[in-house]
Parts: sequence; C-alpha cells; structure tokens
Amino acid sequence: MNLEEYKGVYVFAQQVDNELSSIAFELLGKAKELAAPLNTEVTAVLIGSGVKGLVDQLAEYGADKVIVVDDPELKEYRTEPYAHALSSVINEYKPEIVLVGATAIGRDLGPRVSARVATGLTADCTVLEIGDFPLNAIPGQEQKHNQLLMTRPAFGGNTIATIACPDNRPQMATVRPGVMQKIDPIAGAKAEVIEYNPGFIPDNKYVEILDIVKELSDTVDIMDAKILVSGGRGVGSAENFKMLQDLADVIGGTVSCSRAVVDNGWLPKELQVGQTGKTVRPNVYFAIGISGAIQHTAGMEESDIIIAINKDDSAPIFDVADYGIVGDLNKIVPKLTEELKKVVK
Ligand SMILES: Cc1cc2nc3c(=O)[nH]c(=O)nc-3n(C[C@H](O)[C@H](O)[C@H](O)COP(=O)(O)OP(=O)(O)OC[C@H]3O[C@@H](n4cnc5c(N)ncnc54)[C@H](O)[C@@H]3O)c2cc1C
Repeated sequence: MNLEEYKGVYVFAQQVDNELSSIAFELLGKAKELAAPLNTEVTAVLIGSGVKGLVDQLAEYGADKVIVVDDPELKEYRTEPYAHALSSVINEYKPEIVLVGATAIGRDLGPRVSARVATGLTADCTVLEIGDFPLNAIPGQEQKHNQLLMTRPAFGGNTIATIACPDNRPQMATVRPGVMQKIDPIAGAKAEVIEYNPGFIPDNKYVEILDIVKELSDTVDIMDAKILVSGGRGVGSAENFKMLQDLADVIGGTVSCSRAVVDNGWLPKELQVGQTGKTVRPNVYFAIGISGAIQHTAGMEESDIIIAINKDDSAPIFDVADYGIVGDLNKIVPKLTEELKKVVK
C-alpha cells in the first residue's frame, strides 16, 4: 500500500428519508479542522436515491467536494448496497481519512467498510486530531508525522486511549452524535460535485424491506434540548421524577437521567445521558442526585452551565459543575421550582 496516494478528509454524509442527519454537519466541522494542517480538502460522500438536492447544504457546512452515489437500490439504508457504495468510493478516490457517525447506521456500515478496504477503524471517538505517532518515540524508533490520533474511552471508561493507524489507509473513525461542533453555515457556499456509481447488482445478499414502522415519540430528543433537568439514583423513585418534571416545566426544560435510573426502570433508555446513553451539550444541565461517574460526565461535561444538587459535598459531579448546591434534593428542588416560578414568565 502506497500511503502517499491517499489524500483528503472524507465524511460519510448520513441521510435518512432524504434529510441530512445532524451528525453529517458535525463531522464536516471536525473534518475542516483536520484538513487544515494536512493542507487538503474536505469531501462529503452522499449515498442515497434522489439525494442530489442535499449537496448545497453540505457545501454550506464545509464540504469542498461532494461525491454523490445515487441509485434506486440506495433508497433505504441496507448494509450490503451502502457498504458496496462507500468501499467503492474509497477504492476509487483513496482518501487519507474517513469519518463516519457512530449512529445505528454508521455502527453497522463503518466496520464492514473498513474490513473491505483492509484498514483499521477506531469506534466511538471523542477527540480527533492530527499529530505525531508515537507521541514520545524512543531513540531509534521511527516517528510518523501528520497521523490521525483517535481518542476514545477504553476499559469501561476507566481510561482514555489514543489510537493511530500508521501503516494503512484510510484512517477510519466513528464519532458519536453530539460530540463534534458544526461550523456556522456559510450561506451560498458551493462544492464541486462528482457523480459516481459503482453499479449495483441485487443478489440474495440484499435484504428486502417489507415495511418500515416509524416510532412516534412525544418527548423531545434530549440531544436537542437547551435545558436538561437530569436525575440520578438519588431521586429515589420513578414517582419522585414528577418533582424534576415540575422544575423542567417552569424553565422550559426536558428531563433526562443517569444510567442507574434506566437500570431501575424509572425512565426509558432514550433519556439516558452518558457513555452508553446520549452525548448532550445543552445551555444548562441540572445534575440532581447524580454522583458524577466518569461514564456519566463523558456525556454532559461540554454543557455550557452545569448545576449540581447533591447531599454529598465530595461527590465527583461537583468537579465538573459551575454551580453546586449541597443538600437534600427533596427540599431543594421544590424550593427552586417555586422561586423560579416567580421570575420566569
Ligand atoms: C461500561 C459502562 C458504561 C456506563 N454508561 C453510563 C452512562 O451512559 N450513563 C450513566 O449515567 N452511567 C453509566 N454507567 C454507570 C456509572 O458508572 C454510574 O454507576 C452511574 O452513572 C451512577 O448513577 P447515579 O449517579 O445516578 O447513581 P449513584 O452513583 O448511586 O449516585 C447517586 C447520588 O445521589 C446522591 N443523593 C442520594 N440521595 C440524595 C438526596 N436525597 N439529595 C441529594 N443527593 C442525593 C448521592 O450522594 C449520590 O452522589 C456506565 C458504567 C459502565 C461500567
């Protein structure tokens, strides 16, 4: 493998029902940052059926080029044709870096594609940067420059590992939604468009979709909420979450929770924040009766303002909190709700 042949930072621009997923824009933001020290371009790979109309949005969020693979076989996500499309793009255009969202689709697609193009993939990265590998080379050891350094929690979140892929290309990573920042869209930006179709031959490996049943939810996605009122085991029961809901109602917030709450069956998994839940970045995050385990803080520490309420003044949540209230949540939360009612119109 001649590594010099591989150029450019590529992003799998996930779309569902011909609507781009937020992760596509987040990855473009990161790709732009990575492309600068490499002096290279950002390319979005847009795969679907009738998706050409989405090209301009990708340009506005940072794509210099968009490779469009448009085929009726790609209308709904199916592993085989999508893996064929993305691995064919990689074999044809030889990117140096490929970023994929760690969504349900990306988690299925990324590893399969990396195996097909015979390279490595680091899953669930929280930090991506360009640097030297190994960081501290011992005398006589070759240090490679301009490598993609991919950082992710390891061993159940108890340590942080930085992984590189120095001998193969492309360097592939999946990134969880909500971790990377989108750029402010540049209105009217245009990208070079390349249409590419590797050909699709439906065979008995293609899954036939008989029906799609959409789940309807009346709760706000916690990843979109500006204010989160998050409760932990300290809340004590499912019924006691009514107290957190009352607070959320007054300030226009959404209730979320720690994993202990989900494990106890008090709230559904879709409301869980953290390493095995969702990564959130609201303007205000209330952590009520949450100890602040690393697996929880990994999913919320980027919030603008963190307010912790805990009866234990040595709880680790206070290490990441901007404001802390030490005391019994059963007394503090109703008082806070009453006081806020007076000021919030
Ligand atoms: C691989 C792995 C992945 C994980 N992923 C996640 C994840 O995604 N999200 C997540 O949250 N966790 C995750 N965990 C679990 C995590 O390690 C913690 O066990 C969990 O976050 C603890 O939840 P908690 O803070 O609600 O409960 P606890 O740790 O039990 O803390 C309860 C807190 O409430 C306080 N408290 C109790 N009563 C009151 C009161 N009356 N007033 C005020 N404060 C009170 C206590 O002082 C305590 O600090 C994961 C663990 C592993 C191993």
